[in-house]
Amino acid sequence: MNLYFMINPAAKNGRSVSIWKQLQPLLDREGIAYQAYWTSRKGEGKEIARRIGEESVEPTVIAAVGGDGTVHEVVNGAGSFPHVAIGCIPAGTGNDFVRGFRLARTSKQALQRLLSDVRLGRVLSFDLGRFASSAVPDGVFANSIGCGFDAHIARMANRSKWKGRLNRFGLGSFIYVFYLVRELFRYQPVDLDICVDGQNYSFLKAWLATVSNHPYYGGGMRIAPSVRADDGLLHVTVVGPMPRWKILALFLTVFWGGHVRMKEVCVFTGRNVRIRPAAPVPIHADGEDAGEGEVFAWIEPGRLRVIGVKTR
Ligand SMILES: Nc1ncnc2c1ncn2[C@@H]1O[C@H](COP(=O)(O)OP(=O)(O)OP(=O)(O)O)[C@@H](O)[C@H]1O
Repeated sequence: MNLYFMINPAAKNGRSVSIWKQLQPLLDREGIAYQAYWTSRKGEGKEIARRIGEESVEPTVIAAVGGDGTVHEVVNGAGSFPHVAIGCIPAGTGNDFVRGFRLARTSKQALQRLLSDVRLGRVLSFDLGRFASSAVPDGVFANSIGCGFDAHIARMANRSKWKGRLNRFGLGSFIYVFYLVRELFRYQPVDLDICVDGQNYSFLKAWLATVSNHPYYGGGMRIAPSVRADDGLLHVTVVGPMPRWKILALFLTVFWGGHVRMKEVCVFTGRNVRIRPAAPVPIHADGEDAGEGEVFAWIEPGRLRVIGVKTR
């Protein structure tokens, strides 16, 4: 197998670089043949991954060294090529791909498992999410897409100049808490029409809707506790009209999946989903900004090939 690493030097506020520097000697000591690419800007990881997928004909592994944004780029570039398997060395702030696909949680273990699977040629098949929005006509997601309050907070935090500053002190997550509390009193929930496999559902003043391929998002929140990345289904979690104070309770219970018992939370399963908001609301795909407005999502069962998965 050809082995490539896609290193995002901006992930985890640059700590990804030191993580990679710890791993590199292990690779060299074992005489492993590999090629490492360093991204120089957002979007380049997708371009490089696509080029690798197009140019290689043999079984190929592309491992993201970063967080979910880096995995999102690699999967969007090369996730659909049948000869490419996607891996990840967790080196980001949010590592939901690693959680959802049962990869090792520490970088050294992840590398060891990746190399062992490369030697054995062991790759597992999972479902691949696809989506289309106004900003991204042909997108792919590994974890989840969604729209509403959560995407709004992510957008504000990512655009804030304070994120980088706080990240320097390892306090980047505080920016999300800050916007969560501030926007809780400002955000206006929006009416959503949701269609799942031809069935229509309408929500007045919904806070958010998330379409999940596996349980995790937002750095370990179990937004869709019962979905599996190989069950051929998407789970749609809708947070309907709810008092503002209760949203805070929801953000606490979501860490163990308890929110699905709230009467305002609805869960649907299906293969094709359309979300049509009455007013433009932000959309995220794997936590990355994906425009706003209407979004379509569907699943391609077994299409995503992943390497380094814990099987026991
Ligand atoms: N060289 C680069 N410079 C700046 N941004 C980059 C670069 N390469 C990739 N990116 C972008 O960096 C962002 C963050 O990457 P990633 O999610 O992997 O790390 P993270 O530490 O989990 O980040 P965050 O907490 O900001 O989501 C992604 O949007 C990705 O597209």
